[in-house]
Amino acid sequence: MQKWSSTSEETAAVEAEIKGIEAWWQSDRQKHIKRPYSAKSIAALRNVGVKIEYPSSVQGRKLWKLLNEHNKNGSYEITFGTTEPLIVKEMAKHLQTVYVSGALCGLSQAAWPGADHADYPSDLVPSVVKRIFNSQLWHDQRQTQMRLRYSEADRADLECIDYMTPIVADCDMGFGTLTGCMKTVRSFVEAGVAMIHIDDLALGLKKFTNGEGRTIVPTSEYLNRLTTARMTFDIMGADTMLLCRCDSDHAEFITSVIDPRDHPYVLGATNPDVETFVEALEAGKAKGQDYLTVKAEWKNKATLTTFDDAVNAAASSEEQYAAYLNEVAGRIVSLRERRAIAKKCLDGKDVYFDWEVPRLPLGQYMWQWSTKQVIDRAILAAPLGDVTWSRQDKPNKKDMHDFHGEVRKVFPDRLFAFGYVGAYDFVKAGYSQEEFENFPQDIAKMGCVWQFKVQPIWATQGLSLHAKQFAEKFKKEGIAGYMRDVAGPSAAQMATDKFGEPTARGDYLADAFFDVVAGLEITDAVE
Ligand SMILES: C[C@](O)(C(=O)O)[C@H](CC(=O)O)C(=O)O
Repeated sequence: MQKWSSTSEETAAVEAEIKGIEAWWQSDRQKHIKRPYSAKSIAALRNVGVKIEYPSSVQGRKLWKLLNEHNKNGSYEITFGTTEPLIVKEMAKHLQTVYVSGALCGLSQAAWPGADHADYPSDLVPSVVKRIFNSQLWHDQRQTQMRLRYSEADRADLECIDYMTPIVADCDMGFGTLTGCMKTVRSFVEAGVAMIHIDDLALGLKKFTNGEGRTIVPTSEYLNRLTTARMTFDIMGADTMLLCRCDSDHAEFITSVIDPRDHPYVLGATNPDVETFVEALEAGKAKGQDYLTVKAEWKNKATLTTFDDAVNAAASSEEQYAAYLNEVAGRIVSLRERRAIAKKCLDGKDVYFDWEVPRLPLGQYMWQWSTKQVIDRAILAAPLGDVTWSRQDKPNKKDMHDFHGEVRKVFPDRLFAFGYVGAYDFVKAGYSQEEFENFPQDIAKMGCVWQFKVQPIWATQGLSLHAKQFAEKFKKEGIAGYMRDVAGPSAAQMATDKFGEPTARGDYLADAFFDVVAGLEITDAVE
């Protein structure tokens, strides 16, 4: 059977598809996004003539509206992570979103648990999203059924919860290859997610355990990941939101120096007599020294700096360095070109700088993070996504202010996320108790409209504490203690239907299915 009756019918269908995409990209939800490709290219990647509306689009638009309202009002949404649908149901009574964390999925949902290395199968987090989303649908459905057993007047006194809280989920580094990233993003959309975050961390090198900063990928690779996610949404016609997470804050390594935009921040040895870092590690190991000590000593010996700082040190006057800076300012200048400019400004002197010598056993280059670099990356990424987040290991007033302020100079209405990660100690970081308490409201004014709690993870700390306390008590007091302290208070706060049945179990939904099949009317039968 032929799909099209003629090629002209096919051409007309493709043209209509292109027009549809162009009109969609002008909608309020889409118009801030800048794509490096045309609607025509996307049409050519679509199932032309097969229109699927994904629930993820509905949830994406809902979240977009919610966050923009917060942005207008200077208010915010704050939430936390869980992988458990029954907890999401309770959260819906007070919170407007829910987070599905990769770290938590890796710890509690993977076949083999582990720390947060984003090393679990790529469909793990989407599968948790799917389970939560399905359960949201089910609770919404059973609530509809229960409510429609009452008259309109009686419904006014009944609990009526919006269970369809948009789900924000962790897409880590997009799971590697371009096609791998496309498949993962597609699984999230199919699962019903409202927003995913994608970061600039290096695949396979995510570690928080070794006392070092993280490894990031070149700017170009980060932008490719985000473009891949955007392209996948566009192919699917999905309004799913994209959160551009940037991990450059306090990063210590970068996988490659292929992108000249990164060159000003790569560290090189300026001591020509130093051995390579790998050689130093081997020698240190033979002497029984630990890795971090060897690294600190070697960095000192190598006099590691950025190329610009090496030029500054080699210049014989402030004027020479100023002339160099003047030539490299405000544009992308590769190391090769920087060397030539430096030589010219320093009267023919070569600046010794070697970024190969510091490379790690796994090949990474050493990296000098700075707020400016994080800002530069976030600004480049912003047009591909809907929300921006710079993941910070520690809260820092100046960085918070500079980062959000500078990004907003370029994108005045930018929406930001803020993750409470890394066991933040606000008081140690210089916040007064009052500033700490007002922190969520204060950063909302900078545009941080979606805030979420990750480390320490409530799902491990809070639930563990509760489970431990309950286990101890249950052993001591058994079912009598359970009835008194759990069943009793729980039943007292649980909504019930007019027959005294707890509404959340949804037995009436099952009954309703049977009744409808049996030809009974289920909306007014109990009036
Ligand atoms: C937000 C995060 O991606 C997560 O998986 O929850 C983690 C949290 C953490 O391990 O601190 C991250 O920040 O990478």
